[in-house]
Amino acid sequence: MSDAQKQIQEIVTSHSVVLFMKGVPDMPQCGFSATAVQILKNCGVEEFAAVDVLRSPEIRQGIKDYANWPTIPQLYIKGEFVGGCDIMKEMYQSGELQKELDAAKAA
Ligand SMILES: N[C@@H](CCC(=O)N[C@@H](CS)C(=O)NCC(=O)O)C(=O)O
Ligand code: FES
Repeated sequence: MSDAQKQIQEIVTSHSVVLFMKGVPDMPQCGFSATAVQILKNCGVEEFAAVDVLRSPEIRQGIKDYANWPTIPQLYIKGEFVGGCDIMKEMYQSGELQKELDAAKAA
């Protein structure tokens, strides 16, 4: 495993909710990342680990390889890749995301 892959594994397994995004939650640098942050907030998640991929080309590429998913944002719950912005939207609308986040919080 490369250093970036190890670093990513460490991040996603040591925080229950992790969002890889462009920019930071208070100032997203892309609409897709802004939407992802907004959805988490709508679900009542006040605190989550956010990783700004614009600060690291290695993480920006590494996260695409990690879950074999080509874009950012990427949401991880309990170390598991959940999806990007479109999947988060669908899961939010169906209530599935809230369920997973509540389960992660309770665990
Ligand atoms: N449809 C995508 C939208 C995200 C997306 O298209 N991201 C692009 C533009 S921000 C991306 O990450 N491109 C690769 C890169 O910038 O490294 C989703 O559901 O998350
Ligand atoms: S940075 Fe251009 S679409 Fe995300």
